Amino acid sequence: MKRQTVFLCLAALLFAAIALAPGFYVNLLAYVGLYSLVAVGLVLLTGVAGVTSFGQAAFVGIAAYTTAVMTTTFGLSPWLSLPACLALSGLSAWILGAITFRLSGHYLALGTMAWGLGLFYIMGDVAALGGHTGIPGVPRLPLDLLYEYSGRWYAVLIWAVAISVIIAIERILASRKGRAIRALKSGQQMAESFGVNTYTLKIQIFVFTGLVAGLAGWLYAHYIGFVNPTPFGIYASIEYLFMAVLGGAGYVWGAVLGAGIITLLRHWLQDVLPLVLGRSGNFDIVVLGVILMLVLHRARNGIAPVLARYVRSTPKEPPQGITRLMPRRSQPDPAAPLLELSGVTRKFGGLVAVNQLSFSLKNGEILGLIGPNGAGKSTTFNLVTNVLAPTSGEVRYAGQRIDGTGMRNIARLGIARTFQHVQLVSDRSVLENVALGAYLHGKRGLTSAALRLDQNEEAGLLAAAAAQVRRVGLADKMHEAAGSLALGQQRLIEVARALVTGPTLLLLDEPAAGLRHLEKQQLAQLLKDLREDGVSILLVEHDMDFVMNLVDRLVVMNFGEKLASGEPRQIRNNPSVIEAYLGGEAA
Ligand SMILES: Nc1ncnc2c1ncn2[C@@H]1O[C@H](COP(=O)(O)OP(=O)(O)OP(=O)(O)O)[C@@H](O)[C@H]1O
Repeated sequence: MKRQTVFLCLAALLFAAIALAPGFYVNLLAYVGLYSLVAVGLVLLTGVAGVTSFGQAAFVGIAAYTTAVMTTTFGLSPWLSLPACLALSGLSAWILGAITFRLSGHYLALGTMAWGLGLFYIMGDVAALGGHTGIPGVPRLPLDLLYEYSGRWYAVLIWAVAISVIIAIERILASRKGRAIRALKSGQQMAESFGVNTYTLKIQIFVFTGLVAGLAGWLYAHYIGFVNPTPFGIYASIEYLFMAVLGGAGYVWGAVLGAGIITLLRHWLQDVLPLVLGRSGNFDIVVLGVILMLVLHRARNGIAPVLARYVRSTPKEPPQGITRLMPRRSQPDPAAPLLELSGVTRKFGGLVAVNQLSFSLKNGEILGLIGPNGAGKSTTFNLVTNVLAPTSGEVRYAGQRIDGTGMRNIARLGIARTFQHVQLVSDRSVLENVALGAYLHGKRGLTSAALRLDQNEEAGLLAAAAAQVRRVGLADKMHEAAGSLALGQQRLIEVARALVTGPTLLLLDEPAAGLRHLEKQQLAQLLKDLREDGVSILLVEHDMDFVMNLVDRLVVMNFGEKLASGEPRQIRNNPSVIEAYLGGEAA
């Protein structure tokens, strides 16, 4: 079935159920809508961007308490308290994000956990907030203006908000920013090298999900009519994560699925378990945990991807005709070297990986960097791409010193790279992966994407990406998941992604590894064509046939030092190179 048809049928069913079902079920549906709202934020944050948050319920609590205090203590209208709720939840997410995103790995998750716990105890211990009893008498939203009051209107409102947020998140994920968000999980280094400020982007999405949770908190307080700390504690945060993971942490609609299954199952278990076990207790939590483990054992990515197989979504063909995103960069002085390393040394503790290395790359040439394993090639590559800073020495690009200026700066200057270990978002299409390379050519942000104001820009970025996909010979794979392609083809995706940046200098780390003979020939031809187009290329490569027939000059490294440099013919006959590296291959 087509995606839109499925969506419209389910939405019609949902609103019909809200209109006609008995009050108890409408109430359950309202809860599912509220939980979906928080869980979908976690899908974006944890499932897609890979940032685990155990503090999401705390944002719900901040908004719920804010509106409770403003409407009960100060007698303000709930509509007036809404901006304050959003401001407070957004601001706290920003502060927490600014602190915790400097951390990495489990420290980040622990940071959000500490935040969730801290806020829970503050809510419970501050007398003005009603302690553990909470604040009663929170007014209902004045929805009776529309129709004689009924909980059904609340359920409609909650679902209208939830569906709007879900659609907004879907749009964001299909945009330039969305591609950058997806890249966060696969490799921050990769995202940075295409100009993405990963720190700021993580804060942006954390604030966005904090706002969404705040919206849920405001709706919750006025739906229930009172607030107390229990629904905003760490357990609730874990349950939201459960929902996102069970539904399918990378799937936006999975949040609804997860929220629905867990809410309904928990209610059913709370009714049934005391009868079966003959005693009451929190056994539903134990059973839910076991169910989650069993489901994830069978379907690691949650339930949504299993169901998605039955839903057909036809990818939109990118427009044709646009192949270049911006006028060609001003060409650097052709007489001066484009890239120059002078006396570069990089030490790792006591180990000198690169020692006093000097070489230059001329404009419009293909320069190969070769040497035995451990010679220091990758370290040199990382020094040029600013992944590493030199211990001493200088790296200059077009006369400008670039070492230590950060990976994003490299992208801005027109240097693009591929990776030794392919770094792609494997479950996204070839086209989407390549389009990440166009990140710096767009300007539109999260709000534009959510409101679909970015469509012109998007068409340009996707068309340019599609042109590069065709250029590297992957036109027939345009809409296939990048991870489903052979390694050689994945390397070509990386080349296309680098090309869409419109580079002046292309840095390729073992581009021929994993390619079959014919593919290597095609790649060599492509690189020669690029050279004709004025693109300079530095490549690290082990495949000597490939290198010798392609490059203009070679730099040979051994034990971190430059052993020799010159044209392929000279290098082939250089006795020290033959001894150290080429061996039989020179013959
Ligand atoms: N992050 C690091 N920490 C410590 N030592 C490192 C690090 N990166 C590289 N080295 C060491 O520096 C030396 C040069 O490694 P490098 O990866 O640059 O060599 P290479 O020529 O690229 O080798 P290969 O062809 O096997 O990729 C090696 O001895 C390696 O163990």
